[in-house]
Amino acid sequence: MNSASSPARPPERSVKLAPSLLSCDFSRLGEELAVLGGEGGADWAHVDVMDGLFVPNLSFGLPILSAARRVSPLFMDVHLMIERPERLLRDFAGAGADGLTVHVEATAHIHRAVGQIKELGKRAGVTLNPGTPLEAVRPVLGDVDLVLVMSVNPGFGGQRFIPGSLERVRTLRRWLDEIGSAAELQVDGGVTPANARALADAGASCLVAGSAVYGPDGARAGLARLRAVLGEN
Ligand SMILES: O=C(CO)[C@H](O)[C@H](O)COP(=O)(O)O
Ligand SMILES: [Co+2]
Repeated sequence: MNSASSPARPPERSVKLAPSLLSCDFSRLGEELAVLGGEGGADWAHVDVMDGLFVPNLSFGLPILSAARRVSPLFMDVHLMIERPERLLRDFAGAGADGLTVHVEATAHIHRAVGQIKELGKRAGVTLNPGTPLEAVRPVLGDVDLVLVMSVNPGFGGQRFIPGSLERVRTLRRWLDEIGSAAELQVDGGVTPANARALADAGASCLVAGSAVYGPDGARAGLARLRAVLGEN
């Protein structure tokens, strides 16, 4: 079992990178996905779905996910920032999601939502806002394939990382290790080369990054900068 003071994961274990398509050029979605799927590309594509209710912003939904699925074999990691996600899990699974992550604040029945995702044959993820106590996800830690620590208040790309998130990653790493869970521990929001190494050392196994990947020199360069600090060039 890892303690908070020792490195939470063996250094040789690689960290997945999941660029958030929210920051890509939607007019060139196919090309953007080809870059992510090519050499020096991404492990997963992170798909941010916002409903204008759970979060104060709208992004995109089923047609964009279907289009991405048609042109890319990448793992589609769908982050549902929507109220009562149970209503739409089947539709997102049908549109090509490989993993579906739901917010614990968005449903009164998190066990049921996680069970439904698994029944659909998809990887089930649970996430929580920065202001939600970690205890809210503890009852389902043994049931999920992924736990996502939101390190910004969800709804927008390009926000600053909330520093207290690092300790939340450490705690969740410890809890997952204590129950022998191999679930992915993902972090989303304000991830940059300045904090990626610390997040990996805290026990994160998958980093989502939007604005840090889609800089002026393109996604491949952004991914290379993150891999460099992770020692995985
Ligand atoms: O879920 C999200 C926002 O709610 C996005 O995945 C996240 O903001 C990524 O963008 P950035 O790396 O620029 O913060
Ligand atoms: Co996201």
